[in-house]
Amino acid sequence: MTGTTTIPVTQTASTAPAIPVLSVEQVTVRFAGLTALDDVSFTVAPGSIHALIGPNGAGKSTSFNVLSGVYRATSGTVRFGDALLTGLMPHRIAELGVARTFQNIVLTAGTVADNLMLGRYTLTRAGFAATALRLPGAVREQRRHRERAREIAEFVGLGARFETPVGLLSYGERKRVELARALCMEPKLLLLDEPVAGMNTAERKAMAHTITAIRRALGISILIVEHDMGMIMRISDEVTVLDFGRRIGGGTPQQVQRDPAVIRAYLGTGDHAAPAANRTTDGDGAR
Ligand SMILES: Nc1ncnc2c1ncn2[C@@H]1O[C@H](COP(=O)(O)OP(=O)(O)OP(=O)(O)O)[C@@H](O)[C@H]1O
Repeated sequence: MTGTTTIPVTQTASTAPAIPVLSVEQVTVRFAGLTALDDVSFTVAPGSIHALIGPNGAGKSTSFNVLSGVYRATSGTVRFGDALLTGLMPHRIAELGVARTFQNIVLTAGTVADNLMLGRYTLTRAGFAATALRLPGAVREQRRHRERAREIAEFVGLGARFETPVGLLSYGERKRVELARALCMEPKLLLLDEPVAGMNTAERKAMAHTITAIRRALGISILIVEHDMGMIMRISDEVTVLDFGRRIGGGTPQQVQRDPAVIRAYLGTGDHAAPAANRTTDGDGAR
């Protein structure tokens, strides 16, 4: 991570688009005989960092898959401001300003720049033919997108790696490329799927710093699924807790850590301490 703390935004705060509320309303998802999500509701306030936590199999990934259009809800709705997301294809949801990172990185080809330019695709106006023929308008547009991609790379600490093939990057750096690719879509809502999974303590700390810096610089909403309880409790404004597909609790990090239902879900009994700030359900905590 570089010392940079703001992404030089191309829009000023006064012209930046308003960030809509995300409302998940009574969403149920069933797979043959199994209810992965059962009547789940929660809202993500504009500009907040909201965590979705729960033990393995609780329904966190299923929630992300519904929000990003990969799965269809059996019933219930997801709204992003006035837009109804349920039933939309993933690319339409992305166009509405919802970008997602993936838990398992699949980046292997191209340079960092190439991968970030993929993130600019939904924002590109010039058609395929104009770009392929290198018409002046298309060339100018590509140059603008590349400059913005470079700014974002610098913000996430990859400025020096912009022209490097992703295959040569460390695991932690590739996780950052994945984050930067999502940021290149200029999202209003960023869905982060286990952004520190597999990272060492230093990398986790740096990533937590980057996530809070993104919110500060862009004012966007961030919904994060992560097993690292230490990080979640430190950076989240609000936490929603799932267990066996149901919403069993929610509130500020302090509230959920004291909630007996949440303690039971994590520890199997209500008589123990709350999910400690350095506890994870998978992997180590970052302190
Ligand atoms: N495509 C699918 N087909 C059938 N069952 C599924 C499918 N996707 C998820 N499930 C089931 O739904 C339940 C919730 O899974 P999900 O992956 O959402 O949990 P999770 O909270 O993300 O767990 P983890 O922390 O282990 O990633 C699990 O029982 C899982 O096996």
